[in-house]
Amino acid sequence: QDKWEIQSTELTLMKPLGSGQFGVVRLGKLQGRTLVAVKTMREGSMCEDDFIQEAKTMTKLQHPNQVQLYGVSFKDRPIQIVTEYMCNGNLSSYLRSKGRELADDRSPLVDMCHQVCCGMEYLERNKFIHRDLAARNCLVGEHNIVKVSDFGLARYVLDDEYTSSTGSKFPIKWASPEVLEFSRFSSKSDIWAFGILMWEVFTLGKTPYPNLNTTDVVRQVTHGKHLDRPQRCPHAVYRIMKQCWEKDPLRRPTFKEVQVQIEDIQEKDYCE
Ligand SMILES: Cn1cc(-c2ccnc(-n3ncc4cc(C(C)(C)C)cc(F)c4c3=O)c2CO)cc(Nc2ccncn2)c1=O
Repeated sequence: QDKWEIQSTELTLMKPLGSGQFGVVRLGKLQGRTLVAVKTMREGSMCEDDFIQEAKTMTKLQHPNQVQLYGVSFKDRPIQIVTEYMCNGNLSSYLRSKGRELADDRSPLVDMCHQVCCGMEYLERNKFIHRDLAARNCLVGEHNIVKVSDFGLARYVLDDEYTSSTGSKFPIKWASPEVLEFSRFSSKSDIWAFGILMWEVFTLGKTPYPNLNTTDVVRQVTHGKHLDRPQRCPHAVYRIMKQCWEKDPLRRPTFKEVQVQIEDIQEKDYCE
């Protein structure tokens, strides 16, 4: 039996961590030792067979800024997805609750963006598309460690409200023009979403395009109107966001290029 296949008998379930797209996620223990997060799939929420095929490849994606997929228990239903545990929950809630402490010296905010960028550069290098990058889909561990989570799972969601670009759960505010118009996902639509994530970080977890409804957001985005610079965001950082929001996907930077630009800002220990 491959390492990535986990027997349900190896899992001890503990407190719930919240409910995600596929059902309840709990804190758990693997072989009575390693703290893990366990997603117990809600019936009919996921295209399970397709996911199980892909899971083996996904366990091979390993990076310090990726939430590690340890394996899947699928011999008995419901299937359970077992991942690394991140003690401080999702980045969006973390920014809203702890953002004040981070905002005094802006370097923690730049550092969080850098960590997500490194995790995404690794995915880009492996030709893997996230499809739903946003602060809510990143997780925070100890010492402001940030990791990208649930990458690629969007392909297995069965809820049309989420998968259809006109559905009520579709992440419109993180979608690039070509995703809105043609559902064309790529690393170039991931870098667009990364620009939105940077805006979330520098607004300490605000929702993008505040008080705009879906139609207005689609109109703005397709007409090339961008989010304004957040007040605590340095101009050098805002210039990176605007590169990610180029209408033409080919004119957007790679995650590698953005990673280098962020590192340049960190080295110069930018001062406005
Ligand atoms: C690994 N992990 C997962 C979670 C956790 C809990 C509930 N829902 C989720 N989510 N959140 C989002 C999510 C999104 C998707 C898309 C396909 C991309 C739409 C698919 C999912 F399956 C999930 C999921 O399961 C997560 C994220 O997978 C929380 C953790 N930690 C804490 C710590 C303290 N308080 C709360 N959570 C943790 O360490």
